[in-house]
Amino acid sequence: MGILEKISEIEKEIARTQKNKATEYHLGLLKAKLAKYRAQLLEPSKSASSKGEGFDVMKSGDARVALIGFPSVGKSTFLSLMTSTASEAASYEFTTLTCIPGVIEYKGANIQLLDLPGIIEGAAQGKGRGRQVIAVARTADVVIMMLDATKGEVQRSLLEKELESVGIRLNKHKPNIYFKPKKGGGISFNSTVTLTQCSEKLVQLILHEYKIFNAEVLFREDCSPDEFIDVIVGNRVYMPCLYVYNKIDQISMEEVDRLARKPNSVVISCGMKLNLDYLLEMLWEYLALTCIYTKKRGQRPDFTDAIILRKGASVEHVARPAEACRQPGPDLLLMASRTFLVSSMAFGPTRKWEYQKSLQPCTRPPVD
Ligand SMILES: Nc1nc2c(ncn2[C@@H]2O[C@H](COP(=O)(O)OP(=O)(O)OP(=O)(O)O)[C@@H](O)[C@H]2O)c(=O)[nH]1
Ligand SMILES: [K+]
Ligand SMILES: [Mg+2]
Repeated sequence: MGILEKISEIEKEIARTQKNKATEYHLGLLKAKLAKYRAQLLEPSKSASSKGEGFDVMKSGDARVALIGFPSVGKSTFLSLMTSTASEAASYEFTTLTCIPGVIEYKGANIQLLDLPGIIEGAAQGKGRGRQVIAVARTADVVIMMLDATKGEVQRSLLEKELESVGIRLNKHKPNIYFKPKKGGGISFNSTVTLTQCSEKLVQLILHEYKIFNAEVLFREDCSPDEFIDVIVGNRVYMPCLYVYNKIDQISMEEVDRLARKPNSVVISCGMKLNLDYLLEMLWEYLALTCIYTKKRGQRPDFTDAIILRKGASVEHVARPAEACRQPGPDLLLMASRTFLVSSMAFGPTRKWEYQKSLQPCTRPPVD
């Protein structure tokens, strides 16, 4: 019997077994078996053709969010709730075997949400489909690490370790170190701040370890040796991460309170649809997108249709083309997802940077 057949046999047996105290153990065993077979399905196959199968989802929309977590924490339930895509959810582990994309429409932006197979310890070394899952996570703008609120903190630190080990840095910024390998001249070391974790000697030792004997190094920040190594190695991904504790319907109020106070954390229940709006707000903040709503003179802006700018881009990127063709630009209304909305303003060749002056914080969309 092939694995798929075995799986379907077990699924049938689970379906016909009545759920009660007497069958509890038997059902548990069946689910464990089911999870085992499904995990086998996830084992990386030797044939090259199946490499990354189902994982090559086209990037679409304005931003991408990846759902990372242990099996059965509720990732698929979440995707089905937040998007119009249905992703199979069930009480056994490894229900999801590929990458399933959905779209969240929020404030005029399309956010691609990716449901992924559960990952486990050793994922980075290729256990299960861990490697593919992590490869997808690297392409995201924000990672949602979904956790089961009824399980301990160990899941969180295990996952963090897995992601760390493949160069993903969560909620950290790129170390402010200037580093430039040279052809000759030895190592020139400087710092603009007092260093408490690194010294010139240590920096040299580390560089020699990487067989670098000529380079310019300037610490602009009190970085650790690990952070310096990240800069030398390069290829690191610095990514915002939201820790989402699901299934809070199963834990005490005190515990909910404790989890909710952790940094970068949100507590939710997909089962009872609790706190999902707040999670969306947080996600929006972490994505740090900027929306620009255009409007015609004398008319109200259409808040359902926005030009979305990524972090770091500015309204000038949109305004410039109009300026270049020497036509009056559109009237723009700028709204940053972070903290402020600004009043409407006009662009044109003669008043090109006027919007910079009119930036002012307010809490709701301005009315003409
Ligand atoms: N009590 C409770 N159960 C939940 C909640 N959210 C999801 N579940 C249940 O948890 C189980 C697993 O849900 P899935 O959505 O399949 O979990 P997953 O993380 O996608 O699992 P894999 O695809 O196997 O990695 C299902 O039986 C869900 O009904 C919740 O908020 N509360
Ligand atoms: K599941
Ligand atoms: Mg799933």
